[in-house]
Amino acid sequence: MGVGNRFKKQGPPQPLSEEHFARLKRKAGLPADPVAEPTERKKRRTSKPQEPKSNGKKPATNRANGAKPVKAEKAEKAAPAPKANGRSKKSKAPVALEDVSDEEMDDEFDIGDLEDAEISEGGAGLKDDFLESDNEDSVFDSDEEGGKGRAMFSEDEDESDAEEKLTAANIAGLTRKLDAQLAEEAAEAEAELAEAALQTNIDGDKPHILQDEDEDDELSAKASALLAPDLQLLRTRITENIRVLDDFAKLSEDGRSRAEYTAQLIKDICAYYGYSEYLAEKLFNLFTPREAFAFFEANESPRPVVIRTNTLRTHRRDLAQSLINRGVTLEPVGKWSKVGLQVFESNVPLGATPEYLAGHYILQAASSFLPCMALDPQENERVLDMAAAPGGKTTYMAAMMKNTGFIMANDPNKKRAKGLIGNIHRLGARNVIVSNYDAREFPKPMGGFDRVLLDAPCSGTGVIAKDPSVKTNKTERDFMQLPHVQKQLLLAAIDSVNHASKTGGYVVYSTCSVTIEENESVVQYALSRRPNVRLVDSGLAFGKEGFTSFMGKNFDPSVRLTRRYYPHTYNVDGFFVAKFQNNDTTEVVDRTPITDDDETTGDDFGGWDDDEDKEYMEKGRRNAMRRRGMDPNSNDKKAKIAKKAQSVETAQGAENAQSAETAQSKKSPKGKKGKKSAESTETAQSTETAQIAETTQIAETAQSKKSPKSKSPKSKKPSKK
Ligand SMILES: C[S@@+](CC[C@H](N)C(=O)[O-])C[C@H]1O[C@@H](n2cnc3c(N)ncnc32)[C@H](O)[C@@H]1O
Repeated sequence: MGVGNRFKKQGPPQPLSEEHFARLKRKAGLPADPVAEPTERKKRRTSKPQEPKSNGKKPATNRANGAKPVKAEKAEKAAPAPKANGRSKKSKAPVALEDVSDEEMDDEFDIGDLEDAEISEGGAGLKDDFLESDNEDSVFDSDEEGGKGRAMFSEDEDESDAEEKLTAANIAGLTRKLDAQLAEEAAEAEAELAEAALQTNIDGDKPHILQDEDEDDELSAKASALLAPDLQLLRTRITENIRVLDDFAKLSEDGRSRAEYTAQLIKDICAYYGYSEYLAEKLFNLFTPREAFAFFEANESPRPVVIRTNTLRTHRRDLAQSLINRGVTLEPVGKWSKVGLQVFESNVPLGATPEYLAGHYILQAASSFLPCMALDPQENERVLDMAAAPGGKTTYMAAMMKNTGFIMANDPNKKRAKGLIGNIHRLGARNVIVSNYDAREFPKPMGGFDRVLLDAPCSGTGVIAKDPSVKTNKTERDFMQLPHVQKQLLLAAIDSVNHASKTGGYVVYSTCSVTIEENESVVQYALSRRPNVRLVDSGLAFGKEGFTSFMGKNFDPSVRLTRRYYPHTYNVDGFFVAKFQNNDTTEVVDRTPITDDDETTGDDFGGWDDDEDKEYMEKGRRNAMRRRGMDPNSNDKKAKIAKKAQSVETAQGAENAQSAETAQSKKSPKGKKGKKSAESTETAQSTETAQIAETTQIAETAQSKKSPKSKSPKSKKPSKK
């Protein structure tokens, strides 16, 4: 079936086999043809579920699983050549996207300019290096708990007879799907055979890819005459070129360099897939030539349609049952998510079902789940979603937090913010406040969050299948401007998190782009500018490691903790996720020695000015409070009340003290102090003092007698006794 994506799940990537459907049919009490089960599959089913393979390795194909349907396997043996089937795949959308409501399409699929850069997420089947389970797992979550025969919807649900009911209800749709799959595979096998036949003409020889100067090149001639290139010829040259680059020493022609072959390949990719040369080269450089080809191919076919169950309103099992009843063919997205459902076929518009209108689900690509899962917001926390519209992630986090705590969902684009508000209402998220700032202003409007999500505006190079305009409309300028904004936003995100949070202190940065400039470089910048944060494991079950070096540029080794997702490896949108923790628990202490003013002879800074210093300290205190999300004025009010109370006390104290003093001074005009005078003061207070001290004038006079120099108002201070 080549690099086909249609039936890959967004999780364990096994395609559905005939045997699988036969089993479902038997369960549903329908007649089923016996199907020879591949031996490897039998083995796998009895073996323990494997751990996810380490990321970074080239993921195994579905064939490696042994789960490939028999017919396709035969075809593959006959045609080992190029797997991809090019543009023919465009027609393979499992669900007609016209079914999706305009609003939802807007929400999830729009990629605009800098301000509008919509990073909608989509996703599909994950390859074998993620969660290995056999086909049964694609229907039943026989997962973590290890219970055999558990219902396919395992999330905190009762698991009674859900399996039977759902498989029976879904059987017709699944059978149709199988028929379509088989027909498709037959066609693909034929195409591959034809392609292989083409190749055998040159097999064994050194393929002639690069034209000599005096040679006529049909493709170049057509290109210069602005005629449509012969796509079949172009494709053959691409696959041959990749073959040469794979085994350059053996297959390259004499006197030709690798760079020449690569340049020709990029040129052909541009012509075949319609990319600007600038972008094609940028994307090509991320991979080996063969993998780059798979990436460009995958961008030609849509990712599977996925809906996310809104657990604030329903359970996944109940939602699935309702939609199946309406003629929707679906399956749980995979073991890695308890809320996703992959839709294969639908007789109804998914953006207009009663369940949709009641907020039981949202159309949300699988990759869009990942940043929320990485951030992992907890109940009762304070969370900031810095670039939130249209709210796919905000509402997911609200559900994860069970509508407790609070989420500040921010987006500066007012039009998009309306969509955000609409989704918040429809999905019943009650712990969300919407704001409208340029997020670079944070933490000024508010700070001190337990967790911050920055799903940054980006170029959208991961979602080309959704928005092919990216192929030509992104320029060098975009790849300078966008990273600049992304860096500013990430620093703002880090500064908005409360490092002392008892439960959190995390920031997740994500984009739906695969370029280094927008991902690893941004992360590296943040690490160098904010030494108080470090990268931590995202906790995501799958994904390739981030680059620690790229084209001569080295990044911090911890950047490998970031995760990359590609359409050709996991059948999800291209995506990037990085998780930071602000682990700065130590106060910043300025250890510069402070010397006495008098001793600093050359006091270039003019010594201390207590009043001025006070002003700065007050400013600092207010800023610190703001950063923690507290109202600096609240303390002012308290302070004022306390000050007032204190001054009242002080005044009273002063009055008493002065009266006492006055009395004393009358008794002992020389102002001698001592035990005796203290006693006499007490006595005096009760009698004469009360009358004498009634006028400040008298008190002052008395005091001036005692200390003639202190005639200033300060002399009203209580005298130290
Ligand atoms: C990838 S989209 C966000 C998608 C959203 N997180 C979701 O899951 O539905 C990026 C968002 O960034 C917003 N944006 C652009 N510039 C921004 C800025 N300076 N501050 C905050 N948000 C910005 C855009 O309006 C856009 O809605």
